[in-house]
Amino acid sequence: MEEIEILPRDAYLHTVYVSQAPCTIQWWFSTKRKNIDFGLFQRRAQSTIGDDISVVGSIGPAGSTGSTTGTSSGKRLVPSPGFSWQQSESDVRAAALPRTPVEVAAKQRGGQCKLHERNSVELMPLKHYESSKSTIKGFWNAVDPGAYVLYFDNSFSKNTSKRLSFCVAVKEAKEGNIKPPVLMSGWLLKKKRKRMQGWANRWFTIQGHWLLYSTTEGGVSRAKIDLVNAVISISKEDRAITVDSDEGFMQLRAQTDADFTAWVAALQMVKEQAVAVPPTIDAAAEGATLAPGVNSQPTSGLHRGASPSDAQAATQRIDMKHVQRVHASFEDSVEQLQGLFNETQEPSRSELRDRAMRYLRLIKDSGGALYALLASLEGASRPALARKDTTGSSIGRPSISLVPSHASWLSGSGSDIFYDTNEMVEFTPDNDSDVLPLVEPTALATLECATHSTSSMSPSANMETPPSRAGLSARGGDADSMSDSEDDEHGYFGNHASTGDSPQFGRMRRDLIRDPEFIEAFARNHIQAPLSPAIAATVVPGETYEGSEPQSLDSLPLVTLEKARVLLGAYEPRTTLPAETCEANVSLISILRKNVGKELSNISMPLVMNEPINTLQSLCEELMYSRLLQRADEMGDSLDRLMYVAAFAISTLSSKKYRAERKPFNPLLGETYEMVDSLGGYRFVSEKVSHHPPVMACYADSPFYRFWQDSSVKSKFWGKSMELIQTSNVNIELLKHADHFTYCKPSALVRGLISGNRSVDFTGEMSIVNHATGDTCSVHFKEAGVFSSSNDMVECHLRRGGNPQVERVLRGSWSSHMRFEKSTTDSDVLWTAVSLPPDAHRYYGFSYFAMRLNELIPGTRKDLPTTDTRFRPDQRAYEEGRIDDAEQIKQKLEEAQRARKRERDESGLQWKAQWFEEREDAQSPTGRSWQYRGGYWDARAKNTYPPALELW
Ligand SMILES: CC(C)CCC[C@@H](C)[C@H]1CC[C@H]2[C@@H]3CC=C4C[C@@H](O)CC[C@]4(C)[C@H]3CC[C@]12C
Repeated sequence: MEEIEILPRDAYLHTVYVSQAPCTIQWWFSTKRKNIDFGLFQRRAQSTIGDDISVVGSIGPAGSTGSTTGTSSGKRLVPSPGFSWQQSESDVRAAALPRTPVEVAAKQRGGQCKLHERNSVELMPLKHYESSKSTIKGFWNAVDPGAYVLYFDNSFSKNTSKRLSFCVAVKEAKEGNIKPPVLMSGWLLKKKRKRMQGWANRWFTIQGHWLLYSTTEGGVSRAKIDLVNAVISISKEDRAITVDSDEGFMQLRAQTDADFTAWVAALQMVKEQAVAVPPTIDAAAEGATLAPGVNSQPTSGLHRGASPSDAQAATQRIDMKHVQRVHASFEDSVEQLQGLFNETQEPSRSELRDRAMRYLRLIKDSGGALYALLASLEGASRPALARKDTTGSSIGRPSISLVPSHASWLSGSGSDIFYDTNEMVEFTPDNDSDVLPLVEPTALATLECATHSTSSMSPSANMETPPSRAGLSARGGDADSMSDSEDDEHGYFGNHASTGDSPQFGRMRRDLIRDPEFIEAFARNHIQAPLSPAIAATVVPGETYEGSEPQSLDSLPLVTLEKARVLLGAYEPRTTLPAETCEANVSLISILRKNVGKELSNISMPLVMNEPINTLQSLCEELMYSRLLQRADEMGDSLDRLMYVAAFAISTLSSKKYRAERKPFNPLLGETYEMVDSLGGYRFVSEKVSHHPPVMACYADSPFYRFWQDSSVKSKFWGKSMELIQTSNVNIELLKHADHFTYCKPSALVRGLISGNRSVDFTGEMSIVNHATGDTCSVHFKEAGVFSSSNDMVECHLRRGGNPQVERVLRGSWSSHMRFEKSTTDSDVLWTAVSLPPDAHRYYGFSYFAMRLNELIPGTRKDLPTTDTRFRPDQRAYEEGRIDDAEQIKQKLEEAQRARKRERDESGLQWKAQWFEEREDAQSPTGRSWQYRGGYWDARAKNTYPPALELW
């Protein structure tokens, strides 16, 4: 890595001489404090250093978003094992080009400075990059040999010099010319990722260390997987081969036993060769330079709220002493082994000895690389810890997991950490302006809820004075919003519910959405608007239910809601957790490796892998955007209702975005959880109804809808990823129209279990059906490509009644927003995710909503049954940061649970759930589902809970 100071009005040119083409030139750069322009040029003639120079391309205005010159491929390139550094390549010479007086003089001709050189060709025009915020990464596939100039331009700056750090690498484009030999090819069945779509026959080829497939023999490859880094699991009984790699996840099946054996043998061979021929990379030396977090700063990018490098650096603390000790003892043992092998003098064994030595060297190198990586991370984490996060949306990835090989950590660090020069257009904030104008996309969260609530808000409510005008444009700094509200004569909350969607209301709504202060206040529940106008109108006044007690309170959600509203009044829910995220210095590798192919629930995980809520509560978290259901119920057209239900179904997944690090607590059998959300206008109850397999059932109702599901999830570890497959339906009933919707939540693929960049991806198809009208909506989750992340893209196709024609299309992303595209120019935002609290990374990535889930509000203690999760002592201790206590209590509780099970087994008793029962259900994929038996809310109102087990 080089560091260079570029003076104001100056530029720095770095020339890379390519003698053997084709090849790929790769670069990474960042600047301290201010940003810089960057472009790529090629010198055609064999110009020598300091050659004559004349005008070519011009500098784009700062911040311009013009697309980059088309590269032969616009994809990101993850350093692969074949990757080699220019310094270690003999046939490629790269040298820093000293600035000649001619060039400097040229630069100094004021702001309109140009690259002067007759024989230069502009490959990538100069463009402004936010290089001080993150490391910019890019590449160019060079087809001709020659001199390539990386042009770092600071000539637009009048006073500020820039400190540039950069590195350049040249990678031979091996696959382009010499094709590695085909080891094996043939037909295999490949499981389609779309749910229940079965298996497709595909033509597979193993070429070198790559696995490729196509739909026809010799056809265009659909995917290319590097087998060296892939984890392959096999199952002989069903001839299944699972390939889990950084590039993709595939489940394959051979049609005959002979095929199966042949494929397994071929795969094994590739694996073995990969070990024998180590990847050509000087990882130990370069590791520190490339390691994430060394140069990168927190990103402020809208899409990429969290730069993993930053997040990691900010939250991980590596005990270097411990690392040193481990490394020393590791080296010690390797040396002893080497000595042992050296003593083997037998000539017949010499070949074996050589091989063993090669392996040992390889092991030692990886140890060194790992050590270098840890050291560099440690170095990077120190300053980062002190840095205050102001981006508001960046979320920590709290744990670090060690990674097993060069290859893994290289791809881990190469994939997500950097902004990409070649993909810059996608990430430039300006580009988002048409989608979500001023605030972070997530901040628009409660668009509907927020504005609904304000419409019913009395002028005397909490927020007496409207937020200042200045506040409106504070974050975005967009003049437009100012002028927009200029002619708003009605004052901030001048229009009440009755105005509905009048233009003024629309404007106010827009302004509110744009006002970060408003959004934050809303998210924190500082805005007092307990019930929507619709609820407010039908609310049962306090006396009614106290005076003449209705027969069954269970069927009257409003009563419970109103009671809670009165009881809690101005209670302010907490906005942080009692303790910050605990450290999790556990390496998952050892746990996971032993459990490939097993159920998640059967694997015992260290407590620190948990987040301080349990699965019963995370089911309730799915109701975070329940307003969408209320909205759906208000709609007259059935397709509108379906549309909002679809948006709701997708919104339930959004909270998983930054929560891939930890899993929820597993509740005890018989444990229950309730939530009376007077703000959201629903009540919710859930219970753990079966332990093996683990099943949680839940039921929520409101004056507008009913919502129930049982969460039975099958999970599998595949070595690098974990797959979670939902086996039951979610049910939603909209009361006004007697609609009944069902859908099955999509499968989740948790990737990066080992490399530490854990993420959740939803895959396949989800189909939402309204059984009352026959309307359907198919939701398609776009899978991430080989080089790109999918941006969590989702597309919905809505069809009316048995009509095969797609009538509506919704687009968006499951982690941030959904839109209904009415036409090419007009679209409605249906839902946007809330922006997370600014310190969310310190609190498990929780939203304000999630933080409330386990809050035990003193006044409600007596209303809760003893089985309520809020009383579970180990989870409470964990939440408060008393990890050791939590661990001890958890052991005790689980032992007691086992004892109860033994007792039941001995006396031949069956476990019976308290509030739910399993019934026949024609719509459920299994034919049965868990449904609410009723009675919980009655018992709660009268405080007559039936005697329950003492769980703790
Ligand atoms: C190895 C561990 C610690 C990694 C962290 C696991 C996290 C990311 C896992 C654990 C349990 C998982 C959830 C279990 C079940 C479902 C239902 C499914 O239809 C949608 C995904 C969803 C909601 C999963 C999302 C991811 C999840 C929250």
